[in-house]
Amino acid sequence: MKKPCPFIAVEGAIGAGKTTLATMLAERFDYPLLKEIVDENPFLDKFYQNIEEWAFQLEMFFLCNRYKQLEDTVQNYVSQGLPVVSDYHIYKNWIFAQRTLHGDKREKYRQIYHLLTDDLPKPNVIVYIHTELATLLKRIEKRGRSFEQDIDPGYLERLIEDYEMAITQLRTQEPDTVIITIDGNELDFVEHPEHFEQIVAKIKEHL
Ligand SMILES: Nc1ncnc2c1ncn2[C@@H]1O[C@H](COP(=O)(O)OP(=O)(O)OP(=O)(O)O)[C@@H](O)[C@H]1O
Ligand SMILES: Nc1nc(=O)c2ncn([C@H]3C[C@H](O)[C@@H](CO)O3)c2[nH]1
Repeated sequence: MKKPCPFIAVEGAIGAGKTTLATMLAERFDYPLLKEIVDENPFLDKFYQNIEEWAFQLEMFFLCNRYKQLEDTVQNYVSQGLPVVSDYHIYKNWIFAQRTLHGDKREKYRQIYHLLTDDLPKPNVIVYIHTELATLLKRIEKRGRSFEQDIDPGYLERLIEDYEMAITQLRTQEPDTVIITIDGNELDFVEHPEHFEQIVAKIKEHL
């Protein structure tokens, strides 16, 4: 059977190395790169200062932005049979929203999330970078975004668990999606070219 055209999403918790790896993969495979825009997000700074107060605005902002980006990606690449690599999967909206929203607001968000995303094509390959807390904290510090420097390690720890659960669920709910797990603590694709080659080889098995 003919394999579908690659629509690859790189996923993992905050600072796992998604953008870094997605950029390297796009270059290696010569695929267009779909990259999240962080600098123009007006709510992130406020959100990290007061999560309860700003969560709904922030989650809606991410959802609307990603919806627009995904719509464009489908139109420009996926529906034309062209490959693409992205530094996120739309499902991450729901992973974060379940962590940051509660009660009424979560339910409202859930309905809007499904309404917007259920009928959109999803990535057929997910490269999931699993990374432990200490590594994430180091990377966040190294990257040095001011608004992330006081991030609660407890929040990160819970997100790591949320991602683990979400990936397990996706494996059952979407058995046709290829999920490649990378050990982000052991495999350092930035410092060690041979680690990057291992990841490329794993992905190639599924293309
Ligand atoms: N394997 C690695 N080894 C060392 N440093 C890394 C590695 N991967 C990423 N980094 C560094 O860690 C920081 C975070 O990486 P990156 O921005 O790619 O993470 P991300 O998962 O896209 O983050 P976010 O969740 O905020 O979008 C950057 O400074 C990057 O250069
Ligand atoms: N709450 C929340 N919901 C999301 O969908 C989401 N996506 C990314 N982020 C945070 C992580 C980095 O700090 C920064 C850049 O990725 O933004 C999110 N935060």
